[in-house]
This record gives sequence, structure tokens and C-alpha cells, in this order.
Amino acid sequence: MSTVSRYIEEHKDAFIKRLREAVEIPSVSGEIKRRDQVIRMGHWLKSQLEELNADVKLIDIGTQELEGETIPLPPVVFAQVGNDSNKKTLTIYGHYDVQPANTSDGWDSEPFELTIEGDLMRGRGSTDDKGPIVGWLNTLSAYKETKTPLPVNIKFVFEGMEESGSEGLDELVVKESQGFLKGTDAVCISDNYWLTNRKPALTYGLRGVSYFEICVSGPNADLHSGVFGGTVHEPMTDLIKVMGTLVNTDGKITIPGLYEMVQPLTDEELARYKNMDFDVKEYQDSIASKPITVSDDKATILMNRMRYPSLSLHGIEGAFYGGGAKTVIPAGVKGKFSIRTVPNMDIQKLEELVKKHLNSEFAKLNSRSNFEVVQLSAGPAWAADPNHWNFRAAAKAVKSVFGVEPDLTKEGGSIPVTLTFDESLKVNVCLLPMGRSDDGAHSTNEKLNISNFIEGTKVFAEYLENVATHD
Ligand SMILES: C[C@H](N)C(=O)N[C@@H](Cc1c[nH]cn1)C(=O)O
Ligand SMILES: [Zn+2]
Ligand SMILES: [Zn+2]
Repeated sequence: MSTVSRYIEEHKDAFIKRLREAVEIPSVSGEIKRRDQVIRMGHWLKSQLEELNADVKLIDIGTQELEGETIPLPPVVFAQVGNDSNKKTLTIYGHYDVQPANTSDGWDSEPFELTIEGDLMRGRGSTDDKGPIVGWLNTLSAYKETKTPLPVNIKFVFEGMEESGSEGLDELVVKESQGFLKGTDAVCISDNYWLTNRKPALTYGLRGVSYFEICVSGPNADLHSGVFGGTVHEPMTDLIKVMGTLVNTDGKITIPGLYEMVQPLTDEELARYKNMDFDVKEYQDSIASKPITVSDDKATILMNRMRYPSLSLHGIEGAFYGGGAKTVIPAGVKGKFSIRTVPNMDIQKLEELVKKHLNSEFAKLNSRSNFEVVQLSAGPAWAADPNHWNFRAAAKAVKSVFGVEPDLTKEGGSIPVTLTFDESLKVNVCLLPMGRSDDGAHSTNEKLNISNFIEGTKVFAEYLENVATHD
């Protein structure tokens, strides 16, 4: 074992303490009331990186309109360690914002406290994405404290808006491709998960995500359903009708023209999915106490997640949702849904198809409500060459730490800026996940295994060494 890996092994407690501090900052980018916490998290990262001898800048990327308010966007953290023209330069991306979390959602412990049970560390952001970014800080600590020279120059890009569509980041990355990011030889992102709970993975594809809001309104204020029910067009009724025309219960999207943009399946591709190391039962058991997948077939499940689009309905703003039996007619409601997109899908054309379909479905209702469809954010799918030296360097690191070859996967989720790094820096991007498939990112009781955290940090260190020597 190298000196750096031994240091990582021996400093588990200090490394977990650093993650605990990060999880305790409720940096939820989607909630106005917590924007100050997201900004606080950016400053926490700055001071951590400065202690590790990095050159750090907090980049102000302007403001955002959210729920009728203008609020500051959290800063993008740029940090640089090393500037040796004889060494390769790696850009490492991560995000320090998290999804919302409330105890009342069904958490077994406080979401913004790191709770440890055996090998599990539970807390919002533990796997997505604070565990991995703290893993990088810990890697720097191990090099610094063992006085081992870093084998590569590193440029960190940590953003605070990923869970809300990465607003403002694409423009900054494009601009800085000729500035701070100039000279990057490869990019590494640790912000997704292994395909299984048993075997590490490297990921060479991501689905895109286009997020929409259907706004339906009518009355000036909420109405008494006994007094007004049956006499007015109700926004909630209209919304439910049109939302119900987007997708079938088996997951097939019902927007005309959408599947015409998806590449046809080849025999060779189908065979690849059939041969992947994936256990349907393990997957089903990790989701619910009985199978709830739309199919029991391995290849179908994998393809539905990796190579076909999907549409999910997320929520209705303005609707009554509490306990009890409030008899209200909501005055205005906003239905939220998103579409995960795959390579070849033109996201501008998708927006047109979605709007055309919803407007035509609403017209069929003959309703006098006000109706509008808004696209809140959109980022396309991405795919990379998994035979590039960047992937080989990562695969060798995984093999040396875990003793197995990593799975080669495509991820169902999205990391909007990945394609921008790829296209504007014109370098290979490798996704090197730290967490397992059952980590529950975005869900209640999100966790990261301590073993993944510590072994994953060793992988990061080994990967840096391999990047220096691979061509
Ligand atoms: C895969 C990554 N860890 C992640 O969770 N990404 C989000 C990105 C997002 C959220 N809204 C818009 N983009 C995701 O896939 O939902
Ligand atoms: Zn993430
Ligand atoms: Zn996420």
C-alpha cells in the first residue's frame, strides 16, 4: 500500500468529521430560504481548500429569479493546486448543493446530521455529492500530510446549483475554457453511483434532463368548493387531465413524435445489455418490499434506465397536500414534470413537441382557465469514449484498490455541465462514482458506506498517479 493510501486508511475519523461538517450545512439550492446556506457552503469549501494550500477564488455568477424574487446565485468555487508545465492538468468537478430534505418526508434521523450505523453514514448529500467532494479534499490532505508531491496539477470546479439545473455554469465554463480551465488534459466527475452494490463502475454516458412546469390558474383566490364547486372551471381538474396525457403507467411517453428522435436499438447493443452484470432481484429488493418494476427482464430494465427517455411527474405547486380534509378549490396550480433525454434527441425540438402536445390536450377540455407551459431548464445527454487513457487510468485505480475490473455503465441521471466540459475543453470526461446503487440519492435516508468513502478516496489518489503516467 502506498504512503498516501495508508494515510487515508489511518485517518478515517478525521475524514468522516470533515464530511459531517459538510452535511450539517443545509445547502438546498431549490429553496429560497436556504440560499444563504448554499452560499455558506461555498465559503466553507473555500476555507477547506485554502488550508490544503489551494489557490481559491469564489466566482460570482449573478442572480436568479425564483418564485418572483431575485436572489444571488451561489458562487462557483475555482481552486488550483499545482502549476507545473511538466505535469498533466486534471479538472475535477463536483457540486456542493443538495436536494431538499425534511424529517417529515420519512427520514429515520435528522437529514442534516451525519448519523453513523455500522458501515453506513446517513445524511442529505452524503453520497450526492458531498461525500465525493469531501473525498477529493481528503485526497489533498493525504498528499499534503505525507509530503507526497501531487503527480498532476488539479483545477477544481465546485458549483452550488447542480440540483437546480446548473444555472449560470455553462456560460462560465465556456468563457473560462480560455482562462482558468485552459490547459486541462482531462476531466473527472464523481457524482453518480455504481450500477450494483457489489462492484465499482466507470460511467461513459448520462441522460439529459428537460424540466417543465404547467401553470393553470383561474380564480383570484382559493374558493370554497361547496359554494363554487360545479360553477367554475377548476385549475386542478384541468391540470390533472393534461398531466395524465404525458405518460402511460408502464413508463411509455405519450407525446407524439418523441420516440422518432430516439436511435433504433441494434442487435449488438441489445446483446450488451443482456450480458451486463446486473441482478434484477437485488435491484427490485432495493426499491420496495415487492417487485414494482415495469418489467422483470434485465435488459429491459437496463435499457429503460440507460438508453431510452423517461418522463416523471414530480409534484403540484399550489395544491392542497396536508393531512385532514380541506375543502378548497386551489386558485392556481403548477404541475412539475421532467423528461430524461438520450443521445440524438434535439432538446429544442423536444420543447416544441411538449408544448404543442399539452396545448392541444388543454384545448380539448374547452376550459376557461388560463394555461401556460414553461420549460424551466434543459440540458442534453452526453456520451464519451471509454477507451481513452483517462478511463484506463481510472480503471487501473479501481482494480488496484478493489481488486476487480469496474463495470462500464451509462447513468440514468443527469449532470448538465458534463457536455459543456466535453465540448468547450475538447477533452475526455470520465465519471468515477464513489457511492453504491442503493445509496438513495434524492430520497429519504440517503447514505454513503464508510468503506466506499475510504476506498473511493484511495481510488482518487491512485487515479491521480495513473493520469500522470497514462497516454
Ligand atoms: C446524477 C447527479 N448526481 C444528479 O443527481 N443530478 C441531477 C441533476 C438535475 C436536477 N435537476 C436538474 N438536473 C438529476 O439527475 O436529477
Ligand atoms: Zn449529484
Ligand atoms: Zn442529485
